[in-house]
Amino acid sequence: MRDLTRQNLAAAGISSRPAPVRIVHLGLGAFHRAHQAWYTQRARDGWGIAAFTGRSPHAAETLAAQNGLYALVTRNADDDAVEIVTSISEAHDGADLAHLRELLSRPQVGVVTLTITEAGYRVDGQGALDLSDPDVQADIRALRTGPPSARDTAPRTPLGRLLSGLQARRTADGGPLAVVSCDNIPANGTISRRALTALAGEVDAGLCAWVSANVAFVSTSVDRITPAHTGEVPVVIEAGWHDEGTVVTEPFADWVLEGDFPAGRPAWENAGARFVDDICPWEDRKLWLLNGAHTILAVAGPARDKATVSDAFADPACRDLVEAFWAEAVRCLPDSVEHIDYRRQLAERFANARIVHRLDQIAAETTTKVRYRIVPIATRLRRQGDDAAACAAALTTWIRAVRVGIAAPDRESAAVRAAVSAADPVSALLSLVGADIDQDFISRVRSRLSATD
Ligand SMILES: NC(=O)c1ccc[n+]([C@@H]2O[C@H](COP(=O)([O-])OP(=O)(O)OC[C@H]3O[C@@H](n4cnc5c(N)ncnc54)[C@H](O)[C@@H]3O)[C@@H](O)[C@H]2O)c1
Ligand SMILES: O=P(O)(O)OC[C@@H](O)[C@@H](O)[C@H](O)[C@H](O)CO
Repeated sequence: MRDLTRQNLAAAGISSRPAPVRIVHLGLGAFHRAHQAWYTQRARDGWGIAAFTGRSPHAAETLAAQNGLYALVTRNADDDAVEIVTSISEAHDGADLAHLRELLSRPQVGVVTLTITEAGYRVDGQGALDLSDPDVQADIRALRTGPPSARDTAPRTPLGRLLSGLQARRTADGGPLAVVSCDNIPANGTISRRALTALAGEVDAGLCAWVSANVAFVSTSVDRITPAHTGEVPVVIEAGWHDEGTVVTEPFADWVLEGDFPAGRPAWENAGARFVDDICPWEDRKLWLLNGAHTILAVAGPARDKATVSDAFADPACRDLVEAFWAEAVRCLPDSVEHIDYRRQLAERFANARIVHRLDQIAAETTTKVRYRIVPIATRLRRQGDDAAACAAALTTWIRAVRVGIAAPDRESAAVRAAVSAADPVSALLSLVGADIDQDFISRVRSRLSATD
């Protein structure tokens, strides 16, 4: 078996020269490797990626030892296909700020992509930079003192590190670039712009003006189910490769982008990406139908002893909740957005038992997810005079799961605990996730809970 290196790849007759770095990526997780790196590889127009980890150097060390290479296993319901992805030219520890600054100073680097998780943006419930966050405060102090001289005084949040790189680009006159958020948050480009310009404003007015004039923020809807995965995959071994960085993903992939790229971009459309003038309907379709359904399965599944998406989706009670929610959610989408095929594909994707997607992975930060993925459907339908019964059923299931205790990290757990102990827990919990929820809807949820308790 051969180690996965560019030298061994060339010996196997596969083009292996690393493309020059023109993209910097923050958050070298499984999803980046299954999505943006795969699209960049398929664009085939010479854009190389320098990818930085977030919290630990582990993925960078693994990939650097393999010259950025890894195997991507595309797993459908019957079999696996393996391909070697070569578009990551360099992999680095996110703490290597000197290298990040050097890369971002280069005019030929024109795109920064982000998969830093929702928590990585350090924004509050209104989507504004959380200035009370101690890490944000520490980054502001570090950024105000100029170029970092030591690792322990350097910025640590992803946006703090990015801003340090942009300070260097401004000094080097590196020109404009695009920041492309690829995280599952509504209006991810707007959130990035607000948070980064607010951070820059805390550091220096000149830097803030430079960011506003030179950084284009692109909003995207990203879609490819890629669960966390560890261990060897037989199909990679059969292909003759020893790989420590294999990522397993599904066949489906989608990427919709809105925004400008002032320093150019790869021809991602060659790989199927779509560039649109208005991302909102596409983002709503994906966040509501896919991620909303995942959140419903994550709260409904455990009570029925289901541990994965496919197990829960095979359970008629869980599936009914999801199907009913889909039927309500699509009524809130504009006619211009296709949803019949998307739902049919979603049902197939969720049923793919060879993709082992654990519900406890999806359950993290459930409170925020319920707020953005389920409540907006309920409030829109209620305004139209609809009873929003499926949303009420989903929220009832969430409340039941919260009372038992969801075993996953949640930044809002203290507020959830306080609401559970309130005199009227149903009203308190629903108010926590939706300020606009009406009293009649709250009563309906209350009745559902008492009917099933
Ligand atoms: N996995 C998927 O199926 C999928 C699909 C669509 C979108 N996404 C988006 O991509 C994100 C990353 O998913 P993943 O599967 O690659 O996760 P992952 O855990 O494999 O990797 C996440 C990366 O972000 C970094 N990171 C995580 N939290 C951070 C924080 N608070 N601050 C700084 N860096 C942080 C990690 O160090 C790691 O490099 C998700 O949160 C989601 O928004 C994932
Ligand atoms: O933590 P979340 O809920 O934002 O994401 C967990 C999964 O639902 C998500 O990663 C999906 O697999 C992905 O969004 C598919 O495109």
